[in-house]
Amino acid sequence: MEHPIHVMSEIGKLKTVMLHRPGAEVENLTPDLMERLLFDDIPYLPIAQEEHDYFANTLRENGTEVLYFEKLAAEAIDAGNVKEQFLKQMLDESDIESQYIYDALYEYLISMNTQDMIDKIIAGVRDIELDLGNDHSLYSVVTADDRYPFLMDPMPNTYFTRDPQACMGNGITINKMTFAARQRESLLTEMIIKHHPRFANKGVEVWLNRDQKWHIEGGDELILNDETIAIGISQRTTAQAIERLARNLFAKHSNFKRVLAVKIPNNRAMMHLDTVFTMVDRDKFTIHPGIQSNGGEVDTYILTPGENDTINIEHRSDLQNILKEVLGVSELLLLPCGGGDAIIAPREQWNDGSNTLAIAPGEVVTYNRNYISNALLRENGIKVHEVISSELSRGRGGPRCMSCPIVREDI
Ligand SMILES: NC(=O)NCCC[C@H](N)C(=O)O
Repeated sequence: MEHPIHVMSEIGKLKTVMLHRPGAEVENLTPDLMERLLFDDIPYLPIAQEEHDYFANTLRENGTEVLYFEKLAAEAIDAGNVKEQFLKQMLDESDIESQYIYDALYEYLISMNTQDMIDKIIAGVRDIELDLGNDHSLYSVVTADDRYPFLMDPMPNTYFTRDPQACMGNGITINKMTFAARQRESLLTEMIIKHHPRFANKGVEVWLNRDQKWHIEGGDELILNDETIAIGISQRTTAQAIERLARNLFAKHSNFKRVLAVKIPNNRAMMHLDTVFTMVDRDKFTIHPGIQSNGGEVDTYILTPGENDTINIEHRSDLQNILKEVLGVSELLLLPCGGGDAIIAPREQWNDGSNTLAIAPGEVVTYNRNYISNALLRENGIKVHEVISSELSRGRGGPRCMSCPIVREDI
């Protein structure tokens, strides 16, 4: 049987990918909201959309089928006939101020066709869209002159489709995300997996679901090969979630035999493992020197199945040797972001110079602005497709963050 999800590596030829073209949600960012909504600046939407179309076309021109997250979600909800149930769950998770507003939002959104409803939920709902007056609650009367502008927050990070889920093997993790600003995104993933005809009842294993307790995000989940996953212990992913996932992968007899938990600094610039470390070829990775000690070490914990459902944990820090062993190669290159220069490396890493999307072994998509890192990749034999990046990069994510591979060819 052909599996609807098939990802056995980071670098196999990319056959199908899921993206989201940034939309009205990005124009609902204001300086007051940026920090909470995890942006550092406000992208200029028309240019961000042009850049995103350029990215999507680059993938298509190289033989990748491009699916859109919001479209799959709407199709899934219609196919499963779960519009009412979905909307209630979405409102339950949206921190709505009162039952009165909850009911008004329900009426407003349910009256739309499903695609418009999904697009509107992602865009956010402003108070001025619903004619509610001020006298429906004490809170509303008291805050009438200084009102929070949204009844339902926008979801401007939706174009980083890497994070709410991660396809691994023939299955997926549907992620419990870290910050409230992003947690609702994976509810759309859950709808897609449960109800979309492309995925529902097609043997897709859910390795980890969003109802579990511990945070994990797709930017931390790397598929090194058909036996090895690497996961960042990071600002967004906890050691507990990694152990839970490893136990599930081992217990469900997946093809994966080991999980490398790679500890990276806990800060915004390096929020996920893929902001500092990505695979570009069978024996080549990008790395931000900021995650290595002076001796090039990185704390890594190797999880393997033990006797009687236990788990073995081995602590090492010679990342380069570990990678050689698990990938079965005698030489392995770690290519430093910005060439390792004290100024260029952090500058290019900030704009995702290490965040490459491999579309085939030795072939990647990167942001054009990281020209020193791109030159280094080329010098080391990597084919680099540069995409335009002035506005998209303001959300702090690069080509890997903006893409969720669904199917890759085996290598
Ligand atoms: N995998 C990634 O590193 N994704 C980038 C996510 C950026 C987004 N503004 C966030 O803070 O979650």
